[in-house]
Amino acid sequence: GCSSSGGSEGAVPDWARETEHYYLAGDVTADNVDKLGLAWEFDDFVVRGRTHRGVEATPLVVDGVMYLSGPWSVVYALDAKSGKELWRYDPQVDGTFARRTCCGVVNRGVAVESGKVYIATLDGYLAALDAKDGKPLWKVDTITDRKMSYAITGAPRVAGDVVVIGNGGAEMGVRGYVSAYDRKTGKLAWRFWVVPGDPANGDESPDVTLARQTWDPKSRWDLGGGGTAWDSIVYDPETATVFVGTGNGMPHPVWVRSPAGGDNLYLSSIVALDARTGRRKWHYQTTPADSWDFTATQNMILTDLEIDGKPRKVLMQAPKNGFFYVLDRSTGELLSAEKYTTVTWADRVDLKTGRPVMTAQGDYSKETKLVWPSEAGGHNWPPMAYSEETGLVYIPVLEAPMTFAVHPQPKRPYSNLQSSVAAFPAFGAFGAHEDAAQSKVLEGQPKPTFQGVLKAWDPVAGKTVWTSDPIPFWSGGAMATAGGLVMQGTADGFLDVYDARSGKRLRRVNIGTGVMAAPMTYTIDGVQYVAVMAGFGGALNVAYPTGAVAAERENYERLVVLKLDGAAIALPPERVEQPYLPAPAKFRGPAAAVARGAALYGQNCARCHGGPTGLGGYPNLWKIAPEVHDAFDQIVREGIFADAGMASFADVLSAQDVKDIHAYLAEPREDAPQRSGGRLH
Ligand SMILES: O=C(O)c1cc(C(=O)O)c2c(n1)C(=O)C(=O)c1cc(C(=O)O)[nH]c1-2
Ligand SMILES: [Ca+2]
Repeated sequence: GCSSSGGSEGAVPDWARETEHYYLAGDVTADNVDKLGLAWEFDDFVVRGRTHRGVEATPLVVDGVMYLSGPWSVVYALDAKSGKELWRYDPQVDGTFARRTCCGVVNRGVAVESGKVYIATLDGYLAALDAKDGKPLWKVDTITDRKMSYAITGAPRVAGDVVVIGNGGAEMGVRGYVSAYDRKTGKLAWRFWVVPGDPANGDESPDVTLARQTWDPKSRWDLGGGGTAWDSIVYDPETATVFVGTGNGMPHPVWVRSPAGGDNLYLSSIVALDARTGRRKWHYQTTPADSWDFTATQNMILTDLEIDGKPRKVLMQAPKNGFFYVLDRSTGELLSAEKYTTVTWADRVDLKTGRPVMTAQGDYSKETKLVWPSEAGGHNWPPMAYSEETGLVYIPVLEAPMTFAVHPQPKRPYSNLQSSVAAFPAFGAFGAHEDAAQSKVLEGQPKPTFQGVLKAWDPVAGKTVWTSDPIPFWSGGAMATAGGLVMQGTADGFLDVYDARSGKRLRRVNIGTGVMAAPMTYTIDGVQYVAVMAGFGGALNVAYPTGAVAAERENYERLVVLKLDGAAIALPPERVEQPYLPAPAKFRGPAAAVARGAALYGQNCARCHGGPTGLGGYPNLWKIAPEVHDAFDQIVREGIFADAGMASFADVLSAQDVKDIHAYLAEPREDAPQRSGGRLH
């Protein structure tokens, strides 16, 4: 077995090939999968009155105890046989950090090693807990500059004597890095900066100096450059190498970020680091000069493959940009790069140079373009899996293009959504970009879709072997088992079970809650259990689409554990529609104020709260109660709901601004919202 993979794990259990999301439990097979039923469920995730949020972690089971994390970086330890809670650790995350995330207050899991559980918190701390009782043994601040919008959603990774963690925030304006801490003491061992900083401050290492040669000296250093390692960090103990997947640039368009151009290393790259020193061994950049949020933070699988008759120790990744990469992980040599989904920004990857051959279609510097894949990627953070039995990789693929357009004047505080304005044509206009020229933009391009599929991919041949039927809207994390099965949760609330070889869908287990996280499986006392965390949200918390079960049933965090001959699974209650509540007339304003408020709402509020008819995980502001209207200014400028995730916006909104936003919300509407938004407890 190998070390450890994408996002959500960190220990090296003997029941799983960790980076592969391949599990050795094999009692559940095609012959008996129809008997899978409920073993137990745990749904007590809400801490201190905070609202329901997306769930993204893969649980870990060590010595009969299941360790997992939920929203707001809370850690839970449960008896893996009965589901009984043994302890929980609430790091009391600073609620204002919700504003610093692009995609919600999610957490992708813990690492477990030698009696310690490691958790990285949304507000930037790394803690080591005693696995017995959850008591913190040490806790360190990993953030170098708290004025920047850093936040952590990813899982830490144990790498020999250190534990490694990155951070997120490239959409908000940060400079990405990973830090390694001594496992026993929490002392900082090393730090690797993904992109150079302001040249006035000098370079931290020769690796930064090398990267600097690929940046315009007049880059937007004030905005941080991006390159955040927000998800996948894996470790190869054989060579003491840490592999880090790095994120997109900040601002998104390279011609704004680094006007004279250049590859902008180490953006959207796989970087191999010496676990003892943090120095770079090699790097491979998947998307030079990335302008599309094509992060390479997706999960990395370490395994052995036979290629051209030679055994190779490989690293495999399907980053957002739509190409599936196989690298020799000892040298960084590119072995293959083939399209695993529709790709229009590049024709192919030249194996000699390792570089993509770009198309005119990918260049949106002069005019709005439709580009495949979208900013959400051909594959996002939900882990792909590799079956040692079939030799196939199972990729949760997203099939959606996006129109990209440029906003000319980035300034702090800043969101990349202002520079490469997003519109998903097949989902409906999304955000501010509703272009009259949309039809022209779509002309001559593949017909837009907005769906997921599960693809079985032959990494040696570089080819798709089978593709599932379309899955509404999203594609959850995958797992492969020694029982010849592949399982994947869906946005419409099922755990789908496939025959790993043929792709035949054997079973849809109705969970009734949208699943994004990867399932896992383990055996205790001869019984195989299948565990999956359910709960829709993350980047999708802003708008639940038609077809997502979150639009039909109450969406809350659940851990559902199944076994053969288990019981029936109870579905969450159906959503109760709340009536449109016109705001008290005293908050209305003149037409000019309403228009101004609408623009300010679009810039500051819509990213979470969506539009008037929208339905998502955050409160719909057209449905707030009279007492919430009365407290509107205190909420927006004083931050009285900060603990629940609604930080103060006093730094960007004046009293008049808030009054105008309120006037916009108070306008009676013909298109009264049809459904309720997220609810407060
Ligand atoms: O560039 C970044 O720093 C960053 C961070 C994160 C994050 O921390 O969740 C996401 C992304 N980017 C991103 O591009 C993205 O598509 C995304 C989806 C999600 C999610 O949890 O659903 N997070 C993130
Ligand atoms: Ca990003």
